[in-house]
Amino acid sequence: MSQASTSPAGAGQATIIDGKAFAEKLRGGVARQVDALKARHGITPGLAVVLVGEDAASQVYVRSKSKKTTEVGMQSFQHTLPVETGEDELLDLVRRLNSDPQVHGILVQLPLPKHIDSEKVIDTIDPAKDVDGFHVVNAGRIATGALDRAMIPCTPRGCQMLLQDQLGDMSGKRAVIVGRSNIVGKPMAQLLLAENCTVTIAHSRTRDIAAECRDADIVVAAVGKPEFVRGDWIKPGATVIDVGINRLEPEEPGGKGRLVGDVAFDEAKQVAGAITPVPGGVGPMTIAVLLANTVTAACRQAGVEEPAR
Ligand SMILES: NC(=O)C1=CN([C@@H]2O[C@H](COP(=O)(O)OP(=O)(O)OC[C@H]3O[C@@H](n4cnc5c(N)ncnc54)[C@H](OP(=O)(O)O)[C@@H]3O)[C@@H](O)[C@H]2O)C=CC1
Ligand SMILES: Nc1nc(=O)c2c([nH]1)NC[C@@H]1CN(c3ccc(C(=O)N[C@@H](CCC(=O)O)C(=O)O)cc3)C=[N+]21
Repeated sequence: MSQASTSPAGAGQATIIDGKAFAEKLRGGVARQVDALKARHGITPGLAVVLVGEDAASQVYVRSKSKKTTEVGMQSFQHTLPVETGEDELLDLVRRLNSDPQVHGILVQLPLPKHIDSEKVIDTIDPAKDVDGFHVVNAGRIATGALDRAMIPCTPRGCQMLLQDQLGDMSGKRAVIVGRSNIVGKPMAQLLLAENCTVTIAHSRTRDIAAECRDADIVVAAVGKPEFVRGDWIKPGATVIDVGINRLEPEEPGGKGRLVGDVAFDEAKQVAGAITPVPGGVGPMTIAVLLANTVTAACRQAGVEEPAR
């Protein structure tokens, strides 16, 4: 249990959950599964990542994904298209990737430029290759509890793994998720429901988010607002998972282009039982789960037994 965490430094100091170390272990396991697939079945899992435009942050993520993909022995196919690419052209590329036998997983980096309907793009991805788990078929499977046949969204799955490692059985615990996006908040709620938590989803119309959080044994912050969740919203001993990735402008106070989460970390760590840092928390887990999903997708497409998750 909790090998990937440092011990509490004393009263009032939370365990800092080491997502980076956990993700490294996970990628090690994926690398062994890739070796076995190659040796036993002659299959090399392949992941295609599609980026439209030149958003600096997206370029960094895409580069990091492609590096980690090859590190575990998988094939990486990167498609970078100019920002003015038309929707039809992108849909054509997705269809080609759908029918390419070397490609087992497809990720279209979001957000897409405004002139492209991202729902249409996601709907066009073969659900079997949808390693992001964003397609309605996969969302539907998760919502109906058919988790073993779904592709599970990487970030929520990474959060679930960190929580399982930290807490073990979560039955009956109160979980508050701040944020209701299709890519983080909603699937996170489904996974915590599957863990038998009592789940509350808070959002921009919630009346008193602080009060909702104060009742929670588990708080997952996925808001997209730097240090939105304050320390005095956290119940003493609660587990706090910070999904937020916000790069402060160099000219902001405490700025220097620093990366901060959606939780005021220095405040919350005085109260929480355990907390994920940013960077080094949920972010690296997202990429590790993406690689694991690609192996799962490759196994299903080849009709060979998939690794237990
Ligand atoms: N670590 C990782 O791997 C990943 C990190 N992220 C990060 O996670 C964060 C969330 O991402 P994502 O879910 O895509 O974001 P979205 O912008 O899609 O969703 C944000 C959610 O937060 C809610 N919200 C916004 N402002 C408030 C407010 N003032 N009070 C209460 N709720 C509010 C919104 O409510 P409403 O629906 O009412 O508008 C919405 O549901 C971002 O920082 C993103 O960068 C995202 C993906 C992966
Ligand atoms: N189709 C699609 N799928 C995604 O999964 C997806 C996406 N689009 N669009 C953008 C968001 C964001 N996201 C992150 C992944 C890794 C880190 C990560 O590794 N972060 C490091 C720090 C990286 C840094 O220094 O910038 C960390 O938190 O330690 C962060 C964010 C995936 N997303």
